[in-house]
Order: sequence, then structure tokens, then C-alpha cells
Amino acid sequence: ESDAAIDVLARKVQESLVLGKTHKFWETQPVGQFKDIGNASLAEGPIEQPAPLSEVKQEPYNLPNLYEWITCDIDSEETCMEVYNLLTNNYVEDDENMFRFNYSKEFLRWALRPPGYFKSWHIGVCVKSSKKLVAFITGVPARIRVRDDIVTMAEINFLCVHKKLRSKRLAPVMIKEVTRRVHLENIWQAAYTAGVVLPTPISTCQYWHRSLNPKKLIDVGFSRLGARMTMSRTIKLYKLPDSTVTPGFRQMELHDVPAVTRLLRNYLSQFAVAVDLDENDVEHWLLPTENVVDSYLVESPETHEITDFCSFYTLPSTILGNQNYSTLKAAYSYYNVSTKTPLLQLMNDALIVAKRKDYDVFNALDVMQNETFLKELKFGPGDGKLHYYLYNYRLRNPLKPSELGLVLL
Ligand SMILES: CCCCCCCCCCCCCC(=O)SCCNC(=O)CCNC(=O)[C@H](O)C(C)(C)COP(=O)(O)OP(=O)(O)OC[C@H]1O[C@@H](n2cnc3c(N)ncnc32)[C@H](O)[C@@H]1OP(=O)(O)O
Ligand SMILES: CNCCCN(C)c1ncc(F)c(N2CC(C(=O)NCc3cnc4ccccn34)C2)n1
Repeated sequence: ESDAAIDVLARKVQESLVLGKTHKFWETQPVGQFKDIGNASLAEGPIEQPAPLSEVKQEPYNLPNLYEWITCDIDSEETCMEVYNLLTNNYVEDDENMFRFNYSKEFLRWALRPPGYFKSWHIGVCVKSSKKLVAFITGVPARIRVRDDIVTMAEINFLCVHKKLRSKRLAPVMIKEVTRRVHLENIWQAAYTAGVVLPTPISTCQYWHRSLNPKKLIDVGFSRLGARMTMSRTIKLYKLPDSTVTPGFRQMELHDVPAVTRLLRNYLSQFAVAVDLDENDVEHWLLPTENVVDSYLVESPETHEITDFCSFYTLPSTILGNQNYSTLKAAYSYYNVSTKTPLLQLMNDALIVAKRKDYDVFNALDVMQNETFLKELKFGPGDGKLHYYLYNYRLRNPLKPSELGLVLL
């Protein structure tokens, strides 16, 4: 009966997922195609085999005449500022254009320079005459396990075309160019997320939001006053204690890297798709960095064993068109592991810390075991869906969010 269930799902997906829409670019790419959904005869795994490096296109793809490629040296303050400004004015907005992500410069330097990164994968397009940056796309290397397969992939992110250059088919050229540069490093798969539906999601996740500063969230239109609720009742509903409750709860430090790595690797082994982090990766991605990533752990006061871990990253949003506020301070749940402290209590301590650090909202996807705490900790479902994708790697069936152990920035 599971096949029948899959058939039903496949039909529902084909009907609901804007199947009518053609994808002139994506239909040419080695990704799961909508027409193949439910086709059990297609094997899981790479769709195309690696090519010899001599066969990879050696020169960059052609751009429209006025534009040229530029490799963005994120170490340079000036270049980092140009990237920051492009994204601040032209990156992802919500459907009602009330908010736009405002990734900070220190966040971008963190996100784009993990162990083993390639400068050549930080790709910009600029106007030949003025050198103005008008488009951007990035990749960083990551080891990602898909079931029992550990695959070195490129994590693609920060695809952005200036608002004035939209709908000119520039995005496919950006994607082909980053693909070419990834192929030159003998890497043949990629992972990416997007708020839009493309061929073909391996999983579709739901955002949940936990109000920390409900008055501001209602004032800026992020949330609405509940029916039969007053503002003072709403403030009381979301109130949190001033201090955390778990004994031994403290910030992660450098000397904790080996123990946190062991804890995380063991925890992530249960998911069908998960990041494969070694100690170098943990040191980069999870050591606290002011205004970028916060991580806490529980060290047992008796045994000094590290038993639990939680982390969140900082991604503010520009508030477009509100008189009183210009920035929404948001924390995004990152990786969390509980082996002794109940996950509910651990995450409540994370909320307490985020509130104390003046965040307005704490966001979480329903990935990993997050759905076990979302409702109880007063998260509300958001309107944003996040679709997960693999490039040149087929999964026979989509995954439930709870089968995903991967959070992209
Ligand atoms: C082996 C290594 C592989 C490496 C690469 C792996 C793949 C990586 C893929 C990228 C992962 C990015 C991860 C993130 O960063 S997700 C965040 C994406 N950025 C934004 O949403 C910022 C605001 N929006 C923009 O800057 C533009 O609208 C963008 C640049 C998004 C599209 O520009 P524009 O609006 O001017 O359109 P066009 O005329 O140039 O091109 C239209 C074509 O582009 C397809 N499109 C639209 N949006 C996306 C999207 N988010 N991912 C993939 N494809 C997308 C669209 O379906 C159509 O193709 P088709 O439907 O006709 O086929
Ligand atoms: C390519 N990297 C994927 C992750 C980027 N991330 C964090 C993201 N991708 C799509 C989303 F749908 C999303 N959501 C967080 C939820 C949310 O907070 N929605 C209200 C809101 C506040 N500010 C903004 C800015 C843009 C869009 C919605 N916004 C929805 N997050």
C-alpha cells in the first residue's frame, strides 16, 4: 500500500506543484524533473557521472555585453561592503515586500570562508564601465551524507540579481558559471534551499516563529494580535524568565570542540540527509561569533561530560516602510542536540538567552526533531516554506522534514 500512497502523493504533487509551468533552464539540468516524480525505476544517486577535468569548459560563460565576471575577494573590506550593499538592497524579501534579509558583513565572511573554501566560488557580475556590482552567487564546499553516501558538495547561496536587471535570464548564466567553477574542483553535486518551487524539492519545510518582542512584531506587521487577545495579554503570554534553568548551561568555548563534534556526529547520524562535520568544521561553524552565531552547551556539574548543545545564527531583516523601526532582529535555530536535558528545556533556555540578547523573534524550521518542541514553546507557523534541493543527485521519494539534518544559512 505504500506504493499506492506514493502514487497518490505523486499525482497530488504533479497537480499542485505548478506542473503546468515550464522550466526552460531547469529542464536542461541534472536535477529531479517533475515528470519523473513517482517513477520508481530511476535509481537513487548521481544523475550524471563526473567528466574528466579536461572536458570541463575552461573559460567563463558569456555575459551580455555591458557586463563582466568578477571574483569577489570577501577578505577585502571594500569588496565585502559592495556585496553587503547589493544584498541589503536586492536580496530575498517576503511576499508582501515588508522585510528584506540584511545579512551582515561579518556574517558573510563567516558564511563564505569555511574550511577548504574556494575564492573562485564567490562570483560577482559587474558593469564593465562603472565596475558596479549587479549580481552575485556563491558556493562553499561541504561534506553531506545522503543515506550511507558521504558526498563532497557545493552549498550554493546568496544568488542575487539587482532589481533593475531582473527577468533577463541572468540567473541561469550565474548558475551555469558557479557549476562550471565547482566542476573545475572535481565536485559534481550541490545542495541549496529556496523559498520558490523548482524541479524538484527533496523536502519542503515549514518556518515557525517564536515571538520574543511581541509588541514590536505586531507594530511592524510581522505578526497580528490574536483574536480575543489584548496587547498586555499577548506580552504576558510570551514572557520568559531572565535566567536559564539548566544547571551547567554555558557558552561553547574552543576547548569544547572535540566533545561537541562527537555529540553532533552521533546525533546527525539518524537523519537521511545530514551535514558531515569534523572538528575543523565544528570550530568554524559553531564556535560563538558575536552577532553571527551563538552556541551553548550543558556540561554536567558532576561528571563534566558535555551532554547537550544548542545554537542559533543571527540574520536581521530590514523593515521596509515602518515609521518606528528599521530592523527586525531575528535568531534562526541552527543545530541542537539533547542527550540528557529534555530538548524542550534546552530550547527554552535558548529562547531565554535570545530574549536577553534583545532578539525580536526566534525562527526555526521543522527539520530534525524541532517539531517536538515548536508548539509547546509557543512557536507559530510562518507563511514561509523552505524547499531543499540537491543538484545531480536523485532521491526516489521526498524526505519528511524530520529526516533532514541540514540547515543552510
Ligand atoms: C555541481 C555544482 C552545481 C552548483 C549549482 C547548483 C544549483 C544552484 C541553484 C541556485 C540556488 C540559489 C539559492 C539561493 O540563493 S535562494 C535565494 C535566491 N535569491 C533571491 O530570492 C533574491 C531576490 N531575487 C533575485 O535576486 C532574483 O529574482 C533571482 C536571482 C533569484 C532570479 O533572477 P530573475 O528573477 O531575474 O530570473 P531570471 O530571468 O534571471 O531567471 C529565471 C530562471 O531562474 C530560475 N530561478 C528563479 N529563482 C531561483 C532561485 N532562487 N534558485 C534557482 N533558480 C531560480 C527560474 O526558475 C527561471 O528558470 P526556469 O524556471 O525558466 O527554468
Ligand atoms: C537561501 N537561504 C535560505 C534561508 C534564507 N532564509 C532564512 C529564509 N528563506 C526563505 C524564507 F521564506 C525564510 N523565512 C524566514 C521566515 C520569515 O521570517 N518570514 C518573514 C520575513 C522576515 N524577514 C524576511 C526576509 C525575507 C523573507 C521573509 N522574511 C520565512 N527565510
